[in-house]
Amino acid sequence: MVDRAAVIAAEQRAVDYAYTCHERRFRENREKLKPNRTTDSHAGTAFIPEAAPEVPHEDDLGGEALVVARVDVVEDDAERTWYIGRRLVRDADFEPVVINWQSPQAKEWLLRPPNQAGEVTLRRRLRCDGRTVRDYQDEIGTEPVKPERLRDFLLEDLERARDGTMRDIVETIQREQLLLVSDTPRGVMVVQGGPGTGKTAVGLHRISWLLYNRHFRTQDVLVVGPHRRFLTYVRDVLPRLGTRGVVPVETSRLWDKPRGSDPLPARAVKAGARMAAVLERAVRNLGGARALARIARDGNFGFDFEGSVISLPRTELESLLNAEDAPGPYLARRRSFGTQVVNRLAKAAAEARPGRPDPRIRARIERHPQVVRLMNVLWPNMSPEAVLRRLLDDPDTLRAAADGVLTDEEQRAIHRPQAARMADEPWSLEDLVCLEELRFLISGEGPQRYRHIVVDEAQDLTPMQARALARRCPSGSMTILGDLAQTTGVHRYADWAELAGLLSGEDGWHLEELTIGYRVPREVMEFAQPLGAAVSSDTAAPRSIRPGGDGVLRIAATDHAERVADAVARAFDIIGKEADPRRSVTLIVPDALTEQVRQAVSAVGGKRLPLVIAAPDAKGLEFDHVVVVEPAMIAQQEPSGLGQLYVAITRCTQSLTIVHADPIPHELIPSTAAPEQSAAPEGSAAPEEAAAAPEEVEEDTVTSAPAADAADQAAADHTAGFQPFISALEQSVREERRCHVHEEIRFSLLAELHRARLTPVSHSPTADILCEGPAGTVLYEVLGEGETSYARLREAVLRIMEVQYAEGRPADQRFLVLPDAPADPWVVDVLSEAFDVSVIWRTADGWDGQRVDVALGGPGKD
Ligand SMILES: Nc1ncnc2c1ncn2[C@@H]1O[C@H](COP(=O)(O)OP(=O)(O)OP(=O)(O)O)[C@@H](O)[C@H]1O
Repeated sequence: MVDRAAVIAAEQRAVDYAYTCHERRFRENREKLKPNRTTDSHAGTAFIPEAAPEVPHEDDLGGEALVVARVDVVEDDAERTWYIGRRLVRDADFEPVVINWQSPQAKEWLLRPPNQAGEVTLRRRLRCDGRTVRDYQDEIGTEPVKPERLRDFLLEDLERARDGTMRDIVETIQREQLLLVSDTPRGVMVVQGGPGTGKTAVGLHRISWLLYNRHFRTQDVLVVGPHRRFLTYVRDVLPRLGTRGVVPVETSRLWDKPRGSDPLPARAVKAGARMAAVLERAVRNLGGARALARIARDGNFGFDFEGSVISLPRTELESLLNAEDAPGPYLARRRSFGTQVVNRLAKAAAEARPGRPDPRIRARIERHPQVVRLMNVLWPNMSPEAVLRRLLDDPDTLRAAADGVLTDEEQRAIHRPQAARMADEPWSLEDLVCLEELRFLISGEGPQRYRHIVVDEAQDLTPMQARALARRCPSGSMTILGDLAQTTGVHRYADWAELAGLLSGEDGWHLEELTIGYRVPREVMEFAQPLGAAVSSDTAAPRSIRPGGDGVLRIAATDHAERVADAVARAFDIIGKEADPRRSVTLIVPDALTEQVRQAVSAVGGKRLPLVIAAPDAKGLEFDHVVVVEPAMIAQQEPSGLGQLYVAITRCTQSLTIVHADPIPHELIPSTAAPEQSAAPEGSAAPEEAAAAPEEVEEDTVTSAPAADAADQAAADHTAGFQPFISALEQSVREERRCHVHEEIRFSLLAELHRARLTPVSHSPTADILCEGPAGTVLYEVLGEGETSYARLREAVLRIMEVQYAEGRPADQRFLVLPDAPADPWVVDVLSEAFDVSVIWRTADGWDGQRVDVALGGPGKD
C-alpha cells in the first residue's frame, strides 16, 4: 500500500528545491543583467544550451504552480527523474531542475500513452496550490492507473470559479489538446469545436509553443480575437505561459475605424467573396481600350513635338493595351504601358529629326502634355477611395463591373450616393476591407505581413476579411479556431472548406476537431444542442464532461411588464445563494433591453452586482451562472440571432436560467413548438406562460415544456427528456435526405401511394414515409446509396424501432425500402421473421420484394 502522505512530502521537497533555484536565478539576473527588461518571448529557453539565458527579473507566474508533473525515465540503464513545469529552472551548476512543458522532450513524455510507456517508468501529475503540493496522480507507474481518478484533477480544475479572466491549462492539458498545440505550423490548421471545448485555450498555448520552439519570432505572429472584452478575458494567459510581447487584437482593429455602417443587405454583399471579382473588374474597367476613342479619334494618336509631328497608330496602342491585360497591380501595368509608348514615340521623334542622338528626349516626351493626357485617359491614376466611391455611387460603373456577378438587387443594395467630399464618405468596416483589396489591386501594396496568424472565433470572419488575412500571411501558416454553430457574423459558411480555401496557401489546410466540452454542464449542453444543429447541421455538439445537478437549468416564464425586473431579481437571488463570492453571475440580454437591465441592476445596488452583457458581446467568454433574458428577442437580432442565442446559452459553467415572456424559439425546443405556433407577435404576451405564476415555473427545467398546454404536458415531458436522442435522430434523417438517391426512391414510393389514392405523410422529421392504408399504419424507412449487407439492413431495422419510438406509436406494418435487391437474398426472410420488418426494392420496371402489394397500398392477406 502506497503511503500517499510520504509521496506528497517527497514531492514537496522537490518542488521547494525548484522554487529555491527559480528565485535564486532572478536574484542573480537582477544583479548581472542590465536594467532594461527583455521582451523576448524566448525567455527561459536557456534549456537549449546555445540560447542566451534570458529570463525575466521577477516571478511572473502570477501564483500558478511552477511544477506540474514528474517523469522518471530510464536513460543509459539508469533511472532519472525530471520535473516538468511552466518555466525552465536550473540549479547552480546550470543543470535543469524543471524543464518547460513546451520543450520537445516534455511534449514527448506527456503524450506517451500509458500502454506504450517505453522508457518512461513513472508519469506523475502534481496538483499544487502555488508552491504547495496538495495531491498527485500517477498516469504511468507501478500502481494500476484508474482513469476515473485521473479525471478528478481535471474536474476539480473545471470547478474553480470563473472570475472574469482566463487561466492557462498547463496542469490538466489533455492529449488531444497537446497534439493540436504542438502540431506542425505548416499550412492552415482549422480547429472546429463546440462551445467550451478548449479552442481558445489550445490557440493560446499553441502560440506559446510555436514561439518557445522558435518556429517564429514574436513580431512574426498576429493573433486576432472577436472583441475587446474577449481580449481582456484572455489577457493574462500568454504572460503566465512565459510568452511576452504578443498582443491579440480585435478583428475589426485590423482596419481603420469605420466612419459609418451599412444596412445588412449591403454588408452581406460587400463582405462576400464575389465582391473581390467586382473590385477586380472595376479596376480593369478604368480607362483602357474603351477610352481610346477620346484620344485617337482619327485613327492615330499624334502631336507636334518640338517642330515635328510624331504619332502612334490606334492599332498599336490597342495591342499595347492588350499586352498589359495580364495579372499584376494596376500601377505596374500602367508604368509598363507608359514605357512602351514613350519608347515608340522617342523612336518616331528620332526618325523625324535625324542627327545626333538626344539622350533626354524620352524624359521630354514623357512630360509632354499630350502624353500625360494619354496616360491619364487610358490609365487614370485613381486612389482606391476614388474607385470605390464611384463604384458605389454610379449604377453604370457598378453594372459594368458586377454584371453576371451580382444580381440587380444586390447591386441596388450597395448603391450609395457619394458624399459631397471624399473626406466625408461614411466608410463602413466592409468598405474598409474592400479598400484594402483595391489598394492591393492598384498598387500591389498591403499592410504588414506575418509568418503565422491565429484567429479565434474564425467562423465570423467574412470572406473578404479572410482574403485580407491571407494577404497578410503569404506563408499560409495559420491556426484557425472556431465553431460554425456559433456563427453570429454577416456571412454563414456551409463548411470549413469554404473559409479555409480563402485562407490557405500552397501548403493547404487540414481540419481538426475538439469534441469534449469542458465548460458547459451536461444538461445545458443537451438543451442547447438542437439550436446548435439548427445553426449548423454540419457540426456536432460537444460531449460535456461536466456533470450537472439540480437547478442547473431553469426556464422561467414571466410577462412583458415583469420581464426585466424578474430577470434581475433572479440574478441577485443566485448571488445571494452562491457561497463562493468569486463566482461570476451574468445577465446576457438582447441589445434592446441592455440599458433597461443595467438600470434595473443599479437600482437594486449592493456589494455584488451581476454583470450585464449584450448578447453579441458574450462570444468567447464564460461565467459561472448565466441568466439569459428573452431568447426570442436575441434570436431575432441581426445578422445571425440564432447563433447569438446559441452563444448566450453556452457560456455558463454552473447554471443557466432563461427568463422569457415571448415564446421560447422553437429551434431551442423543437419538439414542443412548431414554427407557426411560436410566432407570437412582438409585444403580445404568450398566454399560457404569462399566466403562470413565477413561483410555479421557478422549478421548471427544460423537461417542462413552457409552450405546451396541460394536455400535452405529459407527452412533452416524455419527449423533451429524450431530446438529445430525438435531435440526433432528426439530424441523421436530415442528412440522409440530402442524398439524391434516397430522395428519388422516397418520392417514387410516395407517387405509388398517391396513385393508390392514399395520403402518405412525407414531412415527418423522423419517419421517411408514414401512410394510413387498408393494412393500417405503414412505416417506411428508405435506404439511399450504399451497401445492402445484412449488417447495414439490421442497422436500418434499428432505426425503424427508433422512429416508431420518436413518433410515439408503433406502426402496423414496417418496410425497409432499398434502391436494389439486397446483396444476400436470405436477409429478407431473417428480417421479416426476427424483426417483423419487410424488405422491398426498386427494379427496372417497378418494385419487388416481400409483401409488395401491402407496401404499395394494398390490403394484405389478413
Ligand atoms: N484541459 C483542460 N483543463 C482545464 N480546463 C480546460 C481544459 N480545456 C479547456 N478548459 C477550460 O474550459 C473552458 C472553455 O475553454 P475555451 O474557452 O478555450 O473553449 P472554446 O472552445 O474556445 O469555447 P467557445 O467556443 O464557447 O468560446 C475554459 O475555462 C478552459 O480553461
